[in-house]
Amino acid sequence: MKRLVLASGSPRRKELLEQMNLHFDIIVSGFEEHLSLSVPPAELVKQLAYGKANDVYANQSERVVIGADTVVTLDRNVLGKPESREHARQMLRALSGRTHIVYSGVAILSHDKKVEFYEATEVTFWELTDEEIETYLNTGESFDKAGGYGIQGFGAAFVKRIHGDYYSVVGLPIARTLRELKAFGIVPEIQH
Ligand SMILES: Cc1cn([C@H]2C[C@H](O)[C@@H](COP(=O)(O)OP(=O)(O)OP(=O)(O)O)O2)c(=O)[nH]c1=O
Repeated sequence: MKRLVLASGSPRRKELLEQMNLHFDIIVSGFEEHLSLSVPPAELVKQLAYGKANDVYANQSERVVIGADTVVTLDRNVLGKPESREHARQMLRALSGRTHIVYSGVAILSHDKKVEFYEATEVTFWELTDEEIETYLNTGESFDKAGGYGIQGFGAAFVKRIHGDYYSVVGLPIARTLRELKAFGIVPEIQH
């Protein structure tokens, strides 16, 4: 079986692949992400996922390389990771009481194949008080996460409803990823 490389520094993506008993190495890409507004979010996350995977693939062309990217959209705005506490505060205020969409794009590359896909998940937040937002900001959880929250952490307290793949919100739509990896000859080792 070919070796798999995860082109991501995200601890969540690592944990999800480990949860499925996949063996892989991690090489974090040096690809610079720019959140372009002229590209629809579904295309944007695929392009960024491809950029990350391709950057690592350049040195690892005998491997199967996987890259991913996650953004949040609210109305026509694309939210990446907050750059400051104030930026995170603004994001959470904007998300309060509303439904947003989390897009996760995935790109998988090998010497003879390239697959790109995305998943879109609707997340509805309860109304958040200023106090709740400040308490949340104090946890420090906002800062490395698109939209400024983590559904898998304290951010779970904000979520009223979700429609779509939970794991895609966390950063990697794992079920679809496993299905696509099969075509690359990558399958989890199931222990008996
Ligand atoms: C909305 C949401 C996002 N996130 C995370 C997933 C992604 O890791 C992050 C978005 O940033 P990304 O740029 O997609 O990924 P990353 O910088 O963490 O890692 P890399 O570029 O090396 O692959 O936000 C959560 O963990 N929980 C959530 O609820």
